[in-house]
Amino acid sequence: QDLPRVIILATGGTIAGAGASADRAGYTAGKIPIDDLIGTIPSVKKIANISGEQIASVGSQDMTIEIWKKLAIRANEIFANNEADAIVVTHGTDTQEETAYFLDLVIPSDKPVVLTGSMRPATAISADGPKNLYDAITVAIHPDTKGRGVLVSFNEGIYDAREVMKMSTTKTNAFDSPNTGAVGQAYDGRVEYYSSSVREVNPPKPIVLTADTKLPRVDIVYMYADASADMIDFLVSKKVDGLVIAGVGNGNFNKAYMDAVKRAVTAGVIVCRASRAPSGRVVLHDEINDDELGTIVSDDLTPQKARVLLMLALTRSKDKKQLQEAFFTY
Ligand SMILES: NC(=O)C[C@H](N)C(=O)O
Repeated sequence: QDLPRVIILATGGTIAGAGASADRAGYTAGKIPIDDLIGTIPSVKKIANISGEQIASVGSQDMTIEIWKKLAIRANEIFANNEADAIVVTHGTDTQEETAYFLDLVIPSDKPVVLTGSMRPATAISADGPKNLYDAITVAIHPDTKGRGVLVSFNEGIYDAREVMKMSTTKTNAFDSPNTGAVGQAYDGRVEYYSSSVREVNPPKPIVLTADTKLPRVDIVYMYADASADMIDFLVSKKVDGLVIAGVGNGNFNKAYMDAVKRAVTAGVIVCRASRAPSGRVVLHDEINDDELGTIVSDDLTPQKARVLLMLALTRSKDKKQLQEAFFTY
């Protein structure tokens, strides 16, 4: 009776995937309801009081801002009403890092929120979902997990939401944090931490999210050798609020992009330089003079996470100094 209370918010993904064959061929993500997934790990009843809620049933390539809002609002409600001691989110792996970072930025509670998923569908040989789900629950109820912000628990690794990235398209050790490595390990029902998040996990959050919050439109443009800047001009014509450039190296781009970025900035679009390189930071005023160009930098956030932060920060301010500060804070 005194067991910790965990609510699982399920969104679909391969962990809930089903197919006709024993491998991945032709499976569909998000088919199996959360109560059935909980049924695959009966021994979890000895360590926690578990209940599941189906928030969505999608492959995470179809994750939407609306589902993010639904998840976050329900998580904040659960903690505000003291309905649970911790939350586990089951989620596809393709965009898991974006959802994890989004939740990290909008859930002010210091209670644990742990995401997990799987690489093999539930119907495959050696499906990794049940073990990942069990581990995520052990992470969520561990006393040392409190105050660490949102985490991803996967293949026995524990990763900070801000740092984690999907590194493999098909392998079961799909996640890592290229800049920092894992913060801990879950194994044999045990949880050990090696380190903490590099950023303060609970600074005042960039925004207070409500059902009415409308997130501005921010898109990502990829840079490559001899790229034309048509995509940038097209997106500016679509009246985007922000653009993240997945630049080369230290957030660099060619002359065509440089001219198009100038046009975008003149049109009032906030342009953030990030990098397609998986690790390292994009620093101000290196080969590109951000003051002259009117750009900001992502620091060490990947383009997909820089987009999440820019969307949230833009709801609060359009001031470039403040937006840049957000990238150095969160
Ligand atoms: N392994 C997975 O979960 C991949 C799947 N496409 C998803 O993200 O939902």
